[in-house]
Amino acid sequence: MMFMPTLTCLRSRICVPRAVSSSTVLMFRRCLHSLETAKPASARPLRSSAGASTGDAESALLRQGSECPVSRFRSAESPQRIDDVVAAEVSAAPSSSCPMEGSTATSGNSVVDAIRSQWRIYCQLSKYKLSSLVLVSAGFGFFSAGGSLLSVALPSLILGTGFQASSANTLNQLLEVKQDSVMMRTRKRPLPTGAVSPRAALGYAIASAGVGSALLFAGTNLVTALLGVSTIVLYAGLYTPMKMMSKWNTWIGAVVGAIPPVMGYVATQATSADAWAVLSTDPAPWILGAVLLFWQMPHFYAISWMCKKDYASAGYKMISVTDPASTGSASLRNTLALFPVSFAAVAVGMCDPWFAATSSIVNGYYTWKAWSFSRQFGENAEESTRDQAARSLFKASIMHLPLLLALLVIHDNRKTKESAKNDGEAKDPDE
Ligand SMILES: CC(C)=CCC/C(C)=C/CC/C(C)=C/COP(=O)(O)OP(=O)(O)O
Repeated sequence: MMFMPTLTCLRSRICVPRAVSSSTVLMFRRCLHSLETAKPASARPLRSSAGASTGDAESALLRQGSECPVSRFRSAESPQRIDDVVAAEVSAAPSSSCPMEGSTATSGNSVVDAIRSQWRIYCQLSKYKLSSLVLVSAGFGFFSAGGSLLSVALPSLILGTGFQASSANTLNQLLEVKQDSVMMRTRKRPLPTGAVSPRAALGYAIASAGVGSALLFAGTNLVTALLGVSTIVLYAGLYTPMKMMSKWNTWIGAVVGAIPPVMGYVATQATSADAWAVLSTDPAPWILGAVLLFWQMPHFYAISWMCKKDYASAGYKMISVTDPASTGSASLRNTLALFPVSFAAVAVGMCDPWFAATSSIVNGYYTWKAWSFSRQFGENAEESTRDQAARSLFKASIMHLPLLLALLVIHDNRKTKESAKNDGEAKDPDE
């Protein structure tokens, strides 16, 4: 049975998700009520900031070269004690090494300052860095399917997907105000600080979803628009509440991140019938989606390890919190899955045979980093090397995706075949 999220407002006037079947409208109404009566977290003292949303957290992690929020484990532990160590970390006060998002407060009082401040608030609600990555992956799908730079579908895809992603990210923050207020990384987001009201954020989310879907429908096709709507539902309606329930949430999150390149791919089709035909006959969009899916898993697992204390303090059931000992092996399994996915790209004629070799080099490097991480859960592993291996896997993930996508472009067999065909026709038009 599928879980439908709803929110129960506790006596503490805080919304927490639980798994019952109920309407999403009811969920938001209850949440709005509780949030509006709750005291904003801005009243609490906040520390200095360095990032915003997952995207900002990632940049901050790279900059700092440090674990997300977590002080290092105190000493080497035997593998049997990993859970104990995490539990001990959870109970300890969070350290200041966690990347945090910037304040939305402004110092000036001019109209320009006010507009700038509002702009920043809505950028933060949209998680603009994460949304930009979503747009890049949708654009990649579009060009991979042979989409033209001059096509009207391209601006529709970019703007439509951007609005939909903004909507999904705002709904996610509306549902996580309590958790975001607790986590060092997210406590300065506009909703926890009270910089924006839940009602305004909800209005923004609904308007963005409407505008984005209309743009996609008008400029591309219905299938692309519906894929985007399903992504919003999956992210806000399933992934977000599942973070509080099960370590399997990461799979749903990875599916969410895998859909935008598929949207880009089918956005090249003028009609819904053609888009549907592409989805049901062409393996290429599925392969692109699978690349994104299996790339994200070790990426998120590494982040989950680096941020385990922050996640635990907010009550998130990330793998690093509920099943820490399997974080390494789960990362390794998913990097290994990238090999058959890459070979499939050759097998279906999407890429030339050299892609099997070149992709194996970059997939091999990513796998090696995941393997190194998984080895740190063995008998003689030390906490410091385990944390270091997680950071190293995270950095490898940042390098891996652009490299693999570049190789997909370099080895694109369909473009080579197409130009060979065009050359042949140009030489002998009567044939
Ligand atoms: C077309 C469309 C609607 C695209 C949306 C794509 C999208 C929102 C991808 C996000 C993927 C993801 C799991 C992010 C982490 O969220 P998180 O909640 O773990 O991050 P947080 O801790 O920073 O809040």
